[in-house]
Amino acid sequence: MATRTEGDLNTVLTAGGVRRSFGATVVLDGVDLTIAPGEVVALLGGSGSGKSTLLRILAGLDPDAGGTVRRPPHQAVVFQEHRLLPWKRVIDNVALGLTGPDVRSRARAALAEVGLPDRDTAWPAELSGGQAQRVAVARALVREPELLLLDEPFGALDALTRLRMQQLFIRLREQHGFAALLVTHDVDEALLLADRTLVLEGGRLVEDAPVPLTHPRTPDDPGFGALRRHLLERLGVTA
Ligand SMILES: Nc1ncnc2c1ncn2[C@@H]1O[C@H](COP(=O)(O)OP(=O)(O)OP(=O)(O)O)[C@@H](O)[C@H]1O
Repeated sequence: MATRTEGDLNTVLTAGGVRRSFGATVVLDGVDLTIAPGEVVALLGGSGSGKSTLLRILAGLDPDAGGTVRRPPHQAVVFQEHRLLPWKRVIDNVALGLTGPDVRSRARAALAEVGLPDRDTAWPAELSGGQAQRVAVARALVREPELLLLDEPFGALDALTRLRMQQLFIRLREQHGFAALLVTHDVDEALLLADRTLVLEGGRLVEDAPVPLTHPRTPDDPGFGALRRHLLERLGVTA
């Protein structure tokens, strides 16, 4: 796979002809995708449609894929599991791999931003699932990414924690202006958070639709229901 990292004024990520097979099974069959600076794009698709495979390729984690990806100099990935190192304190997890004299103060600031100003010396095992996921977001944020790649980041959380994390995401996005690709199986989450929704099916993107709703959004907003019905139909779920 050809990958390049460089700045571009119009797109923060450009992928062309992305292909991936596992044995005889073609999972991605020529996916083209661009994301504009600051744009939040939700990637929907049925189970096994290749969403995580595509995200891993866009993140540069799959050297065996075909096609081209041009990604920004600074990007970060958040997975469904927090993936914190259990033998490192929270602050050292956030600062992992960073260098410079102000790394720890930057890590502390990121923890404060995700609502955990006092947990820097805690061990990951001492955190709730929601707190651990906040630390994972702080670890991404401290890298000042132009692009966040999020794979079902709130999927393992209870409904209330999930709502809080969605609100946190909206606030952080307003403050930092990062672009994001959000893999989710939750149509409402896509419509609450994203500027644009994509649907992956049969190895290709079969839907690319803007979400013309102003923030703050709720599922009761006019237009929300029609968009939800449209996407559910696209996903093969009819009410
Ligand atoms: N390393 C691998 N080896 C073999 N097959 C794989 C591998 N990774 C993914 N697959 C297959 O590729 C297909 C797409 O998987 P992927 O995890 O990308 O789907 P997904 O849309 O993210 O699914 P879900 O919503 O259930 O998480 C599945 O059929 C899966 O079994």
